[in-house]
Amino acid sequence: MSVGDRKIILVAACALIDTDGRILLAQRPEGKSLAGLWEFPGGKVEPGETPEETLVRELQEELGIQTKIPCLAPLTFASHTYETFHLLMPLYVCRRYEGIAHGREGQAIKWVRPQGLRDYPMPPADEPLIPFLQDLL
Ligand SMILES: Nc1nc2c([nH]c(=O)n2[C@H]2C[C@H](O)[C@@H](COP(=O)(O)OP(=O)(O)OP(=O)(O)O)O2)c(=O)[nH]1
Repeated sequence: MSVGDRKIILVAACALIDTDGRILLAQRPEGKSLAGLWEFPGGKVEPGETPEETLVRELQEELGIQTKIPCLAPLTFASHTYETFHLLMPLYVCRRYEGIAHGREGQAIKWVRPQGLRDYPMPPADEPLIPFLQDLL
């Protein structure tokens, strides 16, 4: 799929919520695009995967967290044109998971209160998502 000469990239993202109502943000590592910015865990939906399957896989790979598809609730989505692609990114909320999140790929992670989200610079696609989380939590 493409818009103009840009491809549409499908990325699944998840707001992991802890029992205090805080949201997990992960910092994009040096060397990647958008390095240093704070994002929701997730990643590109690979061929043959549903977005929910992508998230179950990515939460395990990136954070060592186990969850199940029924524990992923759709909240909203981002639709943002970057220079080289158009990002379509469903955002799920997950409150039921097992394990203690840690940055398994060397990335910093932070549990952030909804009102504190703006203190963490995020990719431009993510900024419109913040009010949805603040309203929910
Ligand atoms: N996981 C995640 N990705 C996001 C968010 N916001 C946002 O613009 N993105 C973008 C960054 C990447 O271009 C893409 C996710 O790709 P990825 O995390 O699976 O792979 P990657 O870092 O290797 O991507 P890239 O360097 O090839 O761009 O979506 C977000 O909140 N979470």
